[in-house]
Amino acid sequence: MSQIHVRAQAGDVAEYVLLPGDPHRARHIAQTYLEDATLYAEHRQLLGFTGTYQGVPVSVQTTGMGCPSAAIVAEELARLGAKTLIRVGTLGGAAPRVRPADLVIATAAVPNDGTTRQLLGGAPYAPAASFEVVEASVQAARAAGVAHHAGLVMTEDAFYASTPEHARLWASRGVLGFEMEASAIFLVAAQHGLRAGCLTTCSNDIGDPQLVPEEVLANGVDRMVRVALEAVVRLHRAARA
Ligand SMILES: O=P(O)(O)O[C@H]1O[C@H](CO)[C@@H](O)[C@H]1O
Ligand SMILES: O=c1cc[nH]c(=O)[nH]1
Repeated sequence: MSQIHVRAQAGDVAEYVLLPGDPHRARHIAQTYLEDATLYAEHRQLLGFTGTYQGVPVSVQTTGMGCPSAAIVAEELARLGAKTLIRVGTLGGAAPRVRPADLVIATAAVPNDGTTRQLLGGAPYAPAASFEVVEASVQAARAAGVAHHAGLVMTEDAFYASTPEHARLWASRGVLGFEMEASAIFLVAAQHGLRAGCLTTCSNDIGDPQLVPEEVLANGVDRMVRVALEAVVRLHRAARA
């Protein structure tokens, strides 16, 4: 049955879904990396494509920006039969060691957002990536020789509320960077018994409106996407072994 926002039918969405926030990134991934990619939905700029990567069926589905939109998309993907959700996003660096265009593999997300608060009724909870997805992502990055950081990120609602002072405070608590969707994706996936992960590329320092130069960021995003797709292949093979 078609969903209200992700206007796809049962069977349109693969078990493995990459989740960029940006619809242009979704189209780029589908056109550059997937074979026989077809567009299954484009309602509200939530572009969704399904194709194959090294023979493995993979979808790429836009989440839009922020947890409210990401939670809707994750919920509807679960209803459409998705089993593993992997965000492929950008993040603002908080820890000084996270440099422009670096790959950050999230192990968990501090939920500084209203969506998970509402979903949890205020109960304390630690939205976390699935161990297998983190493991496969780290292994894929190592195999490809892609330098990476693996650790905590923070998910927030108010992009322009964060300052370099917040970045320093949260970095002192182990947070590598801030983004806007991971906590909701981790929680909604857990509520449905799905696996989830989150890979991000550092697009700027928190509080700095200057983005990494376009070409440098595009290369970082492509590195991240290749790692995410190789992680999918590893997860697929492990499921069949
Ligand atoms: O590049 P994406 O995946 O959209 O991710 C980041 O970029 C947006 C903010 O500029 C937020 O969605 C944030 O999470
Ligand atoms: O949420 C985000 C994403 C990228 N850059 C930021 O500063 N914040």
